This record gives sequence, structure tokens and C-alpha cells, in this order.
Amino acid sequence: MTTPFNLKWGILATGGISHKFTKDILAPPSARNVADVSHTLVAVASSSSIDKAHAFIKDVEPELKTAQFQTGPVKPYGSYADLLKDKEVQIVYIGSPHSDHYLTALAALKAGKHVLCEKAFTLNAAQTEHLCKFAKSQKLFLMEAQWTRFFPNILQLQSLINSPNAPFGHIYRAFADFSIHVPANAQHRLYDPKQGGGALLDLGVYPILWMFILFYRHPDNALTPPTVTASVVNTPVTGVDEQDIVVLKWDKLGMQTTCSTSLVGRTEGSALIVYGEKGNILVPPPLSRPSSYTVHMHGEKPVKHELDIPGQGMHWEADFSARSIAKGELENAIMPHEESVQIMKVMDEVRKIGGVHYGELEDVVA
Ligand SMILES: NC(=O)C1=CN([C@@H]2O[C@H](COP(=O)(O)OP(=O)(O)OC[C@H]3O[C@@H](n4cnc5c(N)ncnc54)[C@H](OP(=O)(O)O)[C@@H]3O)[C@@H](O)[C@H]2O)C=CC1
Ligand SMILES: O=C1OC[C@@H](O)[C@H](O)[C@H]1O
Repeated sequence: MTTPFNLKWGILATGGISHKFTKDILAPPSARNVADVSHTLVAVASSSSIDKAHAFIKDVEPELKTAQFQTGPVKPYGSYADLLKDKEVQIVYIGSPHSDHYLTALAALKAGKHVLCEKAFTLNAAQTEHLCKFAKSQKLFLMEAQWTRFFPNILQLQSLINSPNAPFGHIYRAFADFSIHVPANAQHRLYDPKQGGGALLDLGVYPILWMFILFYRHPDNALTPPTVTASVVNTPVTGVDEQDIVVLKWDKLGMQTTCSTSLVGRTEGSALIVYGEKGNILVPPPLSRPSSYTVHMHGEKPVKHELDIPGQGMHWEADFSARSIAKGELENAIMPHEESVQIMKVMDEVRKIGGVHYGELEDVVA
């Protein structure tokens, strides 16, 4: 058996998603039948206090104890800048709020680190474009952490719908919704414009991503970006978007898709429905973590394809990051830079229509 390529991680931010991601990368790769890559947690940094970094490491102690590729103790840091100086760290995972992604990713790239950065990548397309260009100039790997894309069942569905022998016939339309219920609260990151709050960047990015997964690479679409129309309801509490309905029109495919998202009234029933000439596809909520999809060909019994997700399911994106880095790739073909930019451009359009602003950080492109 060959030795797996091992990737050494630094975690920037000690919030909710960083915990989930870290626990996933510490799980034994064999539990998901992976043998070519592995992960080691080297360091954790908090921007607000070293105590939070200590507490984070304590919280992941059970996973550290059973991790197969852990070589030593995890180093806590009280600032992101300190972690970025650690020579042992090869790649950073950025789990801070949307408004922080751009400057933190830029600082990490300047420090010579590969970067996997949470969605939404940045506050706008200009920032994403600049990061991608800069990463390439530094010969470093950079990817938006669009974890859903890397689920094995979603890769399977993507190739099914994009294959010349797709069983669905002409796709007429598709509808996707990702909504949760967070009571209005000006202090919550989802309602705070300064943290890039609002439904769009946090949740709306998923229905848009799904339409890109299914249709952007369709052979008849030939990577043509959709045209965008939208309707936005802004919350009176802070002015960020509470609800967005985004229509993406795919001219070359002769159809349009509806993406909706909201901070109030969570998704129930199907989160995604693709309506085809010969059959439909249904995906249950939440769209971020699809545990199944059902193919319902007209006149036949529906067939449900279920996925057993070990942990949260964030290790797949980490595995593919490691595979790319092992091969010297600067981006991964499953979530390439160009598609992150196109998705950010869609969201720029929506924000323009809705008059949504995040404050001074959205103007930073350096
Ligand atoms: N892939 C997924 O399923 C999910 C992805 N996300 C994404 O992860 C990111 C973070 O979300 P989540 O973990 O829920 O958020 P949290 O609020 O739980 O954590 C964010 C962390 O970012 C750090 N931080 C850095 N700068 C700031 C700042 N100015 N204000 C507040 N916190 C700051 C803080 O850690 P410290 O003080 O230690 O630096 C904080 O704990 C977002 O991009 C979100 O879209 C979120 C949930 C699910
Ligand atoms: O990515 C996400 O998925 C789950 C949501 O609850 C969370 O707010 C969002 O960031």
C-alpha cells in the first residue's frame, strides 16, 4: 500500500463551522474509503483571544485521540497573523464571516499558504477575481469551500444530468430553495451587514450553486453564464436581504430556473425539483448537505439514491484539496475559480437589484 499524501492544516476562526470542518478532517480517511490522502491538524487561531483557540483544541480532543495522522500537539494562536507565520502549516481553512474572507485569504496567500475558504467566497466578484489571480501568481492552491459539490452522490447526479444519454429528455425548469428560520436579531451575523449578513451570501449561494452544478457545464450550455433577474425583500431590522428570489435564464438550454432563499420560514418538502420531459429529480432539504436524491421517471416508481454521510461531510472537499495540492494544481476542477467568479457575479446582480450593501469592506480590492 502506498503512503497517502498528508496535508497539514491551520484553522482560522474558532466558530461553529470551523469545529465541524476540523472534526471531519480528523476522522480516519478509511471510514470513507479514502487511502490516497490524509490530514493533520497543526494549528488553530482565533482573531479575538488565544483562550478561544485553547478551548477549540480541547473541544476536538476526542477526535484528536482517534486521528490516524496526528503527529504532535496542536498549536493555539491568538491571532491569524501568528498562525500564518507557522512554517509547518501548508493550508489554511478560513471559517470567519463573509466580510472577513477576502482580507484573510489574501493575507494567507501572501504568507505562502494554500487556502480553502468558506462560502460565500468574498463579498463580491471583484474580490474573488483578485484572490484567484493573486493565488495563481503565487503558485498556490485556492478554493471556495463549496463542500456540497464534493459529495459523491452530487458528483454522480451532475454527470448523469450532463451526459449525452441523460434519461430526463429536455429539462423544462428547476426550482431550488434554501431557507432557515432565524428570528430577527441585529447582533446575529446573518443580520449584520458588516459581517456580510443577509440570506443571499449565506444560504442563497446554495440554490445558485446547484443550478450551476446541474446546468452550467451542460454540453448544450457550453459554460454560458445565465442572465439574472431577482426580487429582494430587505429586513427593516438592519437592511440586509431577508428574502431573495433569483431567476436564472439559461438561453442555450431554452429554460429558466428559480432560486429562492430566506432567513424566515424554513424549507419544507423538496429543496430542489428539476422538471424534465421524461422525469423529475427531487432533493430533500437541506440543500447544503444532500443525503439523497430521487429520480422519478414518468410512469415508473421513484428511485431514491441515499448517501451515508460520515460526520458532517466536509472531509470530501478537504480530500480533493489535498489531491490537487499533491498534483501541484492551483485549483480543483470540481469547484474551479471561474465558477466561483460566475456565482459571485450572479449575487452581485441580485444585490444591485435589492440595494444590499455591506459597508466599507465591500469596496476593498487590493
Ligand atoms: N459549509 C457550511 O455548511 C457552513 C458554512 N458556514 C460559513 O462559515 C462562515 C462562518 O460561519 P459560522 O461558523 O456559522 O460563524 P460563527 O459566528 O459561528 O463563527 C465565525 C468566527 O469567525 C471569527 N471572526 C473573525 N472576524 C470576525 C468578526 N469580525 N466578527 C465575528 N467573528 C469573526 C470568530 O472566531 P475567532 O474570534 O476565533 O477569530 C467567530 O467565531 C461563513 O462564511 C458561513 O457562510 C457557516 C455554517 C455552515
Ligand atoms: O452554509 C450554511 O449552511 C447551514 C446554515 O444553517 C448556515 O447558516 C449556512 O452558513
